[in-house]
Amino acid sequence: MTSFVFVTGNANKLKEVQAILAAGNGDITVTSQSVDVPEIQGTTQEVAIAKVKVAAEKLGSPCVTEDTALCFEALGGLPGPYIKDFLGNLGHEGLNNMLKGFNSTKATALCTFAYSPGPGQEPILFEGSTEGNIVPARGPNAFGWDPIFQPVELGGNRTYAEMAGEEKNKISHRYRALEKLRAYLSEKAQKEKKDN
Ligand SMILES: O=P(O)(O)OP(=O)(O)OP(=O)(O)OC[C@H]1O[C@@H](n2cnc3c(O)ncnc32)[C@H](O)[C@@H]1O
Ligand SMILES: [Mg+2]
Repeated sequence: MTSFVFVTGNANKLKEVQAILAAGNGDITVTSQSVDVPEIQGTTQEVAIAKVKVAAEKLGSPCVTEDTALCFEALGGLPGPYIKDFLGNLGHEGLNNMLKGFNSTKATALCTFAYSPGPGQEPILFEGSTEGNIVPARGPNAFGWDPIFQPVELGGNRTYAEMAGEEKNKISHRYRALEKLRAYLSEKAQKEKKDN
């Protein structure tokens, strides 16, 4: 069995990652570390690479970080990786208001897992995305922007917040990115077993 260290300060991310892995074939497990890692400005890839590099230096070992971006079509992909600050300062209503006067409410939820094989080594990225629309908040306010993101899948009429956890985890940006990381880690473990 393979295990990876997930460096995150976000309990909801960790919960979803654990649930997604538990619903799989059980070949990968996760432990977590809450390390404060500064996030630079740049593309989602640049932000993810810089973050995992610092996390690996701080831990002195291989690790995984994850960045979630919410990209509004009308705004050329912004707030993107800066969604945390936008959400914190504007709230759900403010994010909806930002789109007033534009003719698209389309948005992409983008998840980027970054794996560092260790300090000083080049990280590898795994991306997953889910298409949807920004809508006035509906459903429990338990995780970030879940109440205002309505995926086009699973009927296209419910927000992430209105879905059961298992439903969100079948179509989510996080699920799709984590599947790629899972496949990579399990292939790597197989190869190492063969080489030994
Ligand atoms: O320690 P890290 O892993 O960086 O955790 P964070 O909370 O700082 O997370 P990000 O830097 O990736 O910022 C993403 C923002 O989007 C929110 N978010 C992430 N995944 C989400 C999801 O699946 N549904 C709703 N909101 C989400 C999260 O709460 C943040 O406000
Ligand atoms: Mg963060």
